[in-house]
Order: sequence, then structure tokens, then C-alpha cells
Amino acid sequence: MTDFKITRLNASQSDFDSALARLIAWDDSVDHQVNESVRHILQQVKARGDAAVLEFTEKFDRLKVGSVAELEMDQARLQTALDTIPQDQRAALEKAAERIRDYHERQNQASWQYEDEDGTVLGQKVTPLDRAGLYVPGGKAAYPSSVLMNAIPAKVAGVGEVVMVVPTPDGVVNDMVLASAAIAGVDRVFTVGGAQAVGALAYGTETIPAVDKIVGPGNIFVATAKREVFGTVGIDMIAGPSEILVICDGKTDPDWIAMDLFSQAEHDEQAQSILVSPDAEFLDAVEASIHKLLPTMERSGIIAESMGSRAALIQVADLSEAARVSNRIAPEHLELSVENPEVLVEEIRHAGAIFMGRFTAEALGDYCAGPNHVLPTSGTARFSSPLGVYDFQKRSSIIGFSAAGADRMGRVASVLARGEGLTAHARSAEYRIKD
Ligand SMILES: NC(=O)c1ccc[n+]([C@@H]2O[C@H](COP(=O)([O-])OP(=O)(O)OC[C@H]3O[C@@H](n4cnc5c(N)ncnc54)[C@H](O)[C@@H]3O)[C@@H](O)[C@H]2O)c1
Ligand SMILES: N[C@H](CO)Cc1c[nH]c[nH+]1
Ligand SMILES: [Zn+2]
Repeated sequence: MTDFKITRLNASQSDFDSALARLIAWDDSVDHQVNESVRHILQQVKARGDAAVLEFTEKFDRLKVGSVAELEMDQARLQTALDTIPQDQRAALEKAAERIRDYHERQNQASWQYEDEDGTVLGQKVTPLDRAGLYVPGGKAAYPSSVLMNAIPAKVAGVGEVVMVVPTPDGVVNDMVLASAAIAGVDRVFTVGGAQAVGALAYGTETIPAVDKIVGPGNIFVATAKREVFGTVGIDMIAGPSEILVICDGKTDPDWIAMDLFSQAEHDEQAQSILVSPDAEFLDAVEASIHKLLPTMERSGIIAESMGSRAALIQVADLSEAARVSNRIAPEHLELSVENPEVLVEEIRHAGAIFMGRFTAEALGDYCAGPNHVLPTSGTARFSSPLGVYDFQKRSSIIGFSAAGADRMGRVASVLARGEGLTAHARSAEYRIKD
């Protein structure tokens, strides 16, 4: 599809709400097929372990090997990749890693406690996960940056063992991906992807260890599989096909905005790029830039499919209405390409990451700004946050009553327990009350 029409909406049209709802929804039939297929893959991996992983890797990634052990990349292989990639790539990865580490170190949580007037100690103990599973996408592009974004916060959190999975379609291994794993200190790497990799990490197989939590982005099969295994393991969020929403006052170069929209569309046919502006002529200018620049893009096929089926140019009355539309969509990435982004940001409530001002290309956030690029999609920024150190740590409450505290609060607990009709609770508290 190279000849396509981008959806145009106007927030003043009477059916705007329903048109917007249709734009951001997944097609029901796609949804149903993906759910069915993912459930089948997960059930097979749970029941048949390595054998099912090998079968699905051959089917979906066209990679046939005799055992899952052959799909593991050992530490020597990771180090060789780091030692042999071109020097400029190594330097860029190391620079990005340094900035990502600096940013995430600020998220580290400490345990805390305090003592009340009875000498009772109350607190919160922070513990890193024993073992985390990192999903690094690799179907339509290779993502060394996602290795760093997943693994560095896990390491900063102090996770015991970090296990990474990444598909290698047709057996093509990307050395920047392996080099990134070496830089970030990933413990084990398996070249397995899709729902089968998520199933293997959730249930464990003969070769791939079960983890406590699976994090990381992926396509719709990966995102659906993570949702399905939640409960057996923890997950970070739904981080599916990429999205960008640009709010522009009409004064940024239309070519810049067109390319920003392409930057997310080129990830996936299912990616979504939306421009919102009060300036109708600017929307026309960006549309013209899109058609002018598309033939120059290496991934024009994917971009055209994504822009033709899921993109939109939305006219609004003013920037406040633009903020309201954006809050309703709750995009993964939001660019505020306006004169005073620090004023407009006050009106933004839901977005995975907010890019402030005309010079802040979202692409910088994807690689090396420092904040995480693993972000909630499909409107889940209403209740989810960027991947962070906090995703790799959990908290336990600490409660230590003194004798005086047990006496005083035991009386309160006794009344509440008897009010609930739970006599054992009441008597357990009462035993510790002084006569
Ligand atoms: N939200 C975020 O934070 C974020 C970050 C980076 C990338 N992304 C997104 O990650 C995705 C990467 O997608 P990708 O495809 O390149 O790699 P991927 O690793 O997510 O998916 C590839 C896997 O999908 C499975 N698959 C493909 N077709 C299938 C089918 N018909 N049935 C069952 N399984 C199938 C295969 O097993 C394959 O290994 C893109 O959508 C991109 O936008 C999101
Ligand atoms: N934009 C992606 C998150 O949606 C992250 C990424 C990695 N490489 C390029 N982009
Ligand atoms: Zn990107």
C-alpha cells in the first residue's frame, strides 16, 4: 500500500467521540485471532516445554535446531560480539548505557522504618526479584536499545539473575544486541521470541528457567502473551506496538513532524501515529510532507500500511482541546511541539513519555536521552508507568510490636475482629493484652 489516505478528524464534528474510539480500538477479528493463537502456543509450551519451543521457533522464525540449548548464547559469545562490533557502535551503546544508568539510579528505592511512641517498629523492606525475564523484540527490526532499557534497571535494582529472550528470524543474530547484553551484564540469553518465549519464561522448560516477572516490549503476540501469563508471573505492563501523538501549534517544520510520525510507524504495521493541531493548513502541509518523504524511506511499506490504517490528522479548536484529545488517547509517546511546552504540559494527564518542545525528537528518547523507552501502549498510560527500577523490586511491610504496643493496639484489634465475627483473630490479639 503506497497510495493511501490518512484519516482526517475534526474535534468539532458531531461523531468525533465515536470516530476517535474506532481509531484507537483494535479490530475485533484481529484481536480474536491473536488471542486464540497465543493461548494455543502458551498451552503447548506449558505442556511440552522445549519440544514446543523448538516447533514454534521453526514455524514463526524459520529457525530449525535440534535442541533449545543450541539457542543459548553464552557469555563468551556476548563478549566476542562486544569486541568485534565497529568502534562507533560500541561507543554509542556505551554512551547510551551510561545515560540510562545515571537516570535509573535515581529511581532506586531504599528500605525504611520508624518507631512509634510504644517502641513498635513499622517499615518497608525493599527486595529485588530473584530472577527476571527480559523480552527483547526482534521480528521486524533488531533492538539493541531495548536490551539496555530492559537490563540496566534490572541490574540497578539488584536482580539475582537476568534472563533475556530475543527472536533471531532465519537464525540471523544481531551482534549489537549481543554486545548490549554484554555491556548491561545480562546473565543468560536465549534466541527465542514471540508467545513461545513468553510461555517458556513463565512456565519454565527443560532448558529455559522460569522467572518471577517478565518485562519488555513486543508486538501484539508478545503483549497478548504477557497479559495471558500474568498471575503465574508478574509483568511490567502492556508495551505493544509503538505509538506517537504530536501536538503542534503549526510552527514546526512540517517535514520534522512527518518524520517524527514515521519514526514510530516504521516499527510495525500496527503502530499508530497521530498529529493534533489547531491549524488546518499545517495539517495539510504535514500530509504533503508525508507523501513527499515516504518514497525516501527504507521501510516505506511498513510506514504506508501503518499510516494508511491507523494514523490520523486531527484538527482541534485550540491547544487545550488538543491536550484533552491526547488525554483521552493516553499515548505511549507525546511530543509537545509548541512554543511553551512547560505551560501545555500542565494540562497533560496521561502519556508514557512527554517530549518537550520542537527540538525534542521522540527518537532521542528511544535511544539515549536516559529515561526508559519501554512504555505503556493502547491507552494503558492511564494506569501504567515507564519501565523502571521499581518494576524489579518489591516491598514487604515490616511490623514489630513492643509489649506496650501489643497491649494498646491489641485492644483495638479485638474490637474490630469481634465486629467481623472472627473470634480467633480477636483471641490471638487478646492473649497479648496485659491483664
Ligand atoms: N511499547 C514499547 O515500549 C516498545 C518498545 C520497542 C518496540 N516496541 C514494539 O515492539 C514490536 C516489535 O515487533 P517485532 O515483530 O519486530 O518483534 P517481536 O519480537 O515483538 O515479535 C516477533 C515474534 O512474533 C511472533 N509472531 C510473528 N507473527 C506471528 C504469528 N502470525 N503468529 C504467532 N506469532 C507470531 C514470532 O514468534 C516472532 O518471534 C513492534 O510492535 C514495536 O512497535 C514497543
Ligand atoms: N519507539 C520504541 C518504543 O515504542 C523504542 C525504540 C527502540 N528502537 C527504536 N525505537
Ligand atoms: Zn522507536
